Formats: sequence, C-alpha cells, structure tokens
Amino acid sequence: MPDTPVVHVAAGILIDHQGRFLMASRPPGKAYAGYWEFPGGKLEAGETAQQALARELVEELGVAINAAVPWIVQGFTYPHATVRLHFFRVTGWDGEPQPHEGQAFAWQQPGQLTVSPILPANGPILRGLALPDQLAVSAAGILGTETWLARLDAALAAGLRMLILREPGLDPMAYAALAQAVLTRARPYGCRVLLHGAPETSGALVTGLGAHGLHMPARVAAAMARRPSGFDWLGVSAHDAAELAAAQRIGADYALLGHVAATASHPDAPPLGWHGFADLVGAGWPFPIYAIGGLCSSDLPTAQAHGGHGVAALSAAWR
Ligand SMILES: Nc1nc2c([nH]c(=O)n2[C@@H]2O[C@H](COP(=O)(O)OP(=O)(O)OP(=O)(O)O)[C@@H](O)[C@H]2O)c(=O)[nH]1
Repeated sequence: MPDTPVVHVAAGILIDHQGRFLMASRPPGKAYAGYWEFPGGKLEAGETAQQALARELVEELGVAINAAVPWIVQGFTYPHATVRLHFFRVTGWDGEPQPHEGQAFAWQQPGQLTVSPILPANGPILRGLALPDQLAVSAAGILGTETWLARLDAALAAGLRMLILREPGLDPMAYAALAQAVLTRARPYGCRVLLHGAPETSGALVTGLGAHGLHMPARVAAAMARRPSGFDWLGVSAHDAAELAAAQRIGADYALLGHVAATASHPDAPPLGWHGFADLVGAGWPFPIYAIGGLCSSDLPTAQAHGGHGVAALSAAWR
C-alpha cells in the first residue's frame, strides 16, 4: 500500500496583550466543520510554513503578521489526511481579525477553554499553551535550604509559575520534607511544582504530596517505552536529538534542552549555542521546548526566536 502523502499545514496562535489566544470554528463545507482550530491552512507549492501562515492569516482573518515565532510541530493522521501542523505563536499583527470565511471567533484563556469540540490534533497544543514561558530549577543544595526557600518566596511573589525541584544531594527523607515545604509555599500562587527523578523513586511522592507532575532525567526517559501513568505533567531533560525523540516517544508534555550557554553546573560538556539549539528544535517536536543552561529571563526573546517555548533558569532564578 502506498504511504499516505503528508499534508503540511501552518497555523497561527494569535496571542493578545492579556495572554488570550484566538480560536476559530471551521466553516461549513470543510472536513470537521464546526470544530475549533487555530487559523491557518495548507502550504502551497514552494512556500515555507512561515510564508503560508502569513498568506492564510490575510485570507482568513485579514491581518498582516509582524511578530511570529515557530513553536510546536504536530503530526496527526485523520481519516481524510495525514497532516504535519507547524504552529506559530503570533504576538504582533496589523488589523482586527475579521471572519473572512464565515468562521466564529473566540478569545480563550490558557487552561480555561470555553469552546468545543476542538480538532483532535490540537490537544497537546492547548496543554502547551498553559505552560509559562519561564520556569526555574531549584538550588537548595547550592544555596542552602533556608536561603533558597527565602529566595523561592521572593520568586513566587515576583511571578514564578513553574518549578522543578531537583536536589540530587538530598536523601529521600530530606527531599520529601523539602517538597512538602515547597508545595505549601507554591500552592497559593498557582505555581506548578514538578518533582525530579524516575517514576519508581519519585512517583509515589508526587502522588502522595499532590505535586503537579514529574520531571525525568534524559537517561530515565530513554529507557522507557511509553508514558508512565499517574502524572498530570511529565517533563524530560534532553541534550540531543535522540533524547528529544525519547521525550516524543513517551508523550512528554515539555522538554528542557541544553545546555545552551557555558554553565558552572556542566563545566565539561561544550554548550550547544543558540544555533545548535535551533537546529535541534527545528526538526519539529510535538511539545514545547525550554532552553536551559547559563540563561536568565533576558534570554527569553532569543530562546523564542530560535524555536524555544521559553527559558529554564537555575542560578539566575535565585539571585
Ligand atoms: N488550520 C488548522 N488546521 C488544523 C488545525 N489542527 C488540525 O488538525 N488541522 C488540520 O489541518 C488541515 C488544514 O486544512 P485546512 O482545510 O484548514 O486548509 P486550507 O485552509 O488550505 O483549506 P482548503 O484547502 O480545504 O480550503 C485539516 O486537515 C485540519 O483538520 C488547526 O489548529 N488549524
């Protein structure tokens, strides 16, 4: 049987100043009419995804893009087509979106969807949109627990909304006690806390404490065939294409990719640099990828211009 040809599609997630994103209903006459999607459409011969996006948004919404960054690439097989969807986050455009094809529009808040049904391929996209563009990795072992907890309080007050509690120097009892203390501090702020380790060693603690998920080292994910059950959010560290492929295989919700810049925590391995980061991300992955390694919040625009979802900071998060 011949392989089904892959249809490449560009779709734009218009994000406004309040952090809301635009969804549109598919017009009558198209496959999945009435389903909600992100505006966009198929690439024409010779077009790049970015060019197709610009054309489709003029045709469908009458807006001209002036700020867009590549984001998730999602493959999906429908009865009518096998598609490869190139999603872009669009933060600047000229003109007010108009329903040129008779679509209905809805501006939506991440994590609080009010429209349905959604095109089946778009589930991971909506989850990805609910992830903040900055996260922090803990540093209790580096700073000392009391000092770090005080800095955590300050970071939470300043807007930190996702934290990976990675403390390889702590024994299991001390780690569990710290995790409890961190969750108590983070909950009032709605900050997600992911514990670190393998499902066998840290999974019961995630469930027992009601943490938001598990972040796994690359070698743990590489040894898995499928997603471990029982975790709302599952993240993976990666350093190369094989480790990103492992994250994809197990259905990770996000990956950290690095290290991008030289960092004291990995003095021996050469940094990827932004070009190395962009080359790896540019292969197209169905989950958001954070840049990590010697970075701080001012690196966010650079990370996003190179295809990253955002920045993960270790030392810089606690200064
Ligand atoms: N535009 C868009 N298409 C999506 C999304 N998610 C998703 O699975 N798709 C799929 O990608 C394909 C896009 O095709 P389309 O019908 O919108 O493309 P088009 O504007 O060129 O349409 P046409 O050629 O039928 O007029 C469809 O199979 C659609 O189901 C999404 O968020 N936005």
